[in-house]
Amino acid sequence: MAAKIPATVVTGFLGAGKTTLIRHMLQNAQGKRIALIINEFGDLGVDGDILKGCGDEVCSKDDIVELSNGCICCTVADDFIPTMEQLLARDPKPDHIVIETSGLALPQPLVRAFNWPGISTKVTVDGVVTVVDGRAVTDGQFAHNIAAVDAQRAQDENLDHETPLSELFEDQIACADMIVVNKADLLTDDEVTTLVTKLKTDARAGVQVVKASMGALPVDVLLGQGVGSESDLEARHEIHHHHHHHDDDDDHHDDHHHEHEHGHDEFESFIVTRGEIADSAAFVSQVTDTIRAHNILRLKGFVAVAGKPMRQTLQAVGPRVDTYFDQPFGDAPRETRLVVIGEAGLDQAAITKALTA
Ligand SMILES: Nc1nc2c(ncn2[C@@H]2O[C@H](COP(=O)(O)OP(=O)(O)OP(=O)(O)O)[C@@H](O)[C@H]2O)c(=O)[nH]1
Repeated sequence: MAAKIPATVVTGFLGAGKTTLIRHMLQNAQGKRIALIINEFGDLGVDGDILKGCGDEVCSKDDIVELSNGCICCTVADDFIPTMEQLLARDPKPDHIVIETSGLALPQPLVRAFNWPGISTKVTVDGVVTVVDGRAVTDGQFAHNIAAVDAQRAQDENLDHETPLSELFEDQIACADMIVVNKADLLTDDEVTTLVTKLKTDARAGVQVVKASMGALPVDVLLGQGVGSESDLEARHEIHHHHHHHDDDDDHHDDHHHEHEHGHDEFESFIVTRGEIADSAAFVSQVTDTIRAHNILRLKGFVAVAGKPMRQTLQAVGPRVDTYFDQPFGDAPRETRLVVIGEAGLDQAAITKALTA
């Protein structure tokens, strides 16, 4: 029997640097045939476009599959399994499969899918790599809000103690075989040391914690861990429990219940479009001001700048905005399209107005 194909799961919160890390990996793959499955929260398909637009042979369109019908951990049976089956039927077979989950995905349900009949005999999880935004974590973005929780507890002993952000973060850490403290360039040496020590305590025993800037790690460090993560799922505890009620009386509640337990309904995304931007620098400060004025976690997309044949990629994570020109528009319409992601309750009308003013 042929050896199982290794699959690496890359997870981590919105904007942690998953796409950047994968891009570096593909550019340094040294002839390894890597097939990539990408899942995103928000409809725009920015990550796939960024990778396909990178212009390198290694980021060949044929090897990138986008799953955009919802979050990968909710659509495992409908989307992920058939996609895997297609990849596994290819000739030649990929040497390695890399799966980028959306920033809001729980890795556990995805890893569990590798135990499915038909999949489990052909492919194994080489390792789960959790990418962490070192700056955001150090700034306390994922910390439990202790003051707020204490205030609530004074009123109701049974209230949930976790925020959606902290729960997601803990699930992604608990499932990791390797943790990448990314954005080390935005941290002091002391901050890196403190965070690495803390994450080693939070993670399962023996999990490697490495630091990186722009996800630049040797391919051999990321791939070839050989863990077989699907066979020790019990050790990777989940805070977001997926209760499946088999009780008939409960069946009609299941969909809603699942959504709620899952936590995606605590986040939302929408798209803002506008025409060309006259002044790129002025638009960046407009975006920065909008992010500051609203509770926006992530904003990304493409900008049409007047007089420039290239489209400009715009990426914002929290308060930081990056832009660069990536490729000519070609036949694509010269318009600006941005996806905005935040916790549920975003003032979509006000944000759209601020970004299109
Ligand atoms: N300063 C700095 N910026 C980084 C680093 N890694 C990534 N970034 C920037 O952070 C932004 C988000 O990076 P991505 O790689 O798109 O993050 P992601 O995790 O794929 O994002 P989602 O798919 O939206 O969850 C981009 O503007 C990157 O250029 C890093 O190590 N240092």
